[in-house]
Amino acid sequence: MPMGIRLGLCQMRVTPDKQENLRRAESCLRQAAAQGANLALLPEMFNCPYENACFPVYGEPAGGETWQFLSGMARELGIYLAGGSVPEIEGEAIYNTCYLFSPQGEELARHRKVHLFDIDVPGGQRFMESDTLTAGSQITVVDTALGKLGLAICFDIRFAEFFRVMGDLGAQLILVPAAFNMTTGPLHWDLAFRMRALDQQCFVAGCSPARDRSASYVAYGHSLVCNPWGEILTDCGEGEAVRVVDLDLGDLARYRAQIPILSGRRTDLYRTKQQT
Ligand SMILES: NC(=O)CCC(=O)C(=O)O
Repeated sequence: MPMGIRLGLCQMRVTPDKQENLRRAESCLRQAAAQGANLALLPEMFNCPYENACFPVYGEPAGGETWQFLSGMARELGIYLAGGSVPEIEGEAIYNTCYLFSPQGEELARHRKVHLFDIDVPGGQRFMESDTLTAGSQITVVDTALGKLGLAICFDIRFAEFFRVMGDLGAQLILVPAAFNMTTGPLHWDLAFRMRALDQQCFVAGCSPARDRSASYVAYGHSLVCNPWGEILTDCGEGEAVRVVDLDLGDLARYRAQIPILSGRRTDLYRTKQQT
């Protein structure tokens, strides 16, 4: 029987100073742990401004300073830690990577953003992650003492089939470090998270940097947790915030019994590739 989850969302401000970002992350993680969190989530690119020019400069290999920091925080606080995402350097490639650590500080999983954020909205947001980043090629669902956790990063949220496969692999809570922007955030952020939770009848949590209007890329904020009914359990608003939320994985069976979305699928007519 998995233990209950108390998830801490750390909506921190990300600055141009990497050391300052690590200090801010540490302060948020300590606050979450002091409120009883046994799992914490940091934002996308929490140690680095969200800019293509910064990814190669702030990037580190796995095992580098930020990896050590995350592992050490998980171990010291005795929590599971989804360490937002960071630019991970491997050989010539840079990935947008989320590490998941156990309460003993071991790396349990490493999700490299699968769908790179390349959008060009006239008069709105333009960003081409593929100018500097390489896409990951794995789907990440990991069994823990808390339950089965899936990992996705920001733009990954838009791909329903990707979440379907994580659902098929048994994900009960999907953790999404993210940084939507001021063009798409107001329209699509809540909608995308609520829909992915409803599609899979599981919990989905997103953690964004706090909004900083002076940044070159202005993150939308509004870190949130959605339940299998598609409801938003908490919304962190725009500013810096640390929120803890209790999640009952028993809700999955309850909601799945009430509305048989998963069991009612007509897989004789349509199927996702990795369906079991
Ligand atoms: N960092 C990202 O992947 C941003 C995704 C986003 O803003 C979107 O609209 O999708």
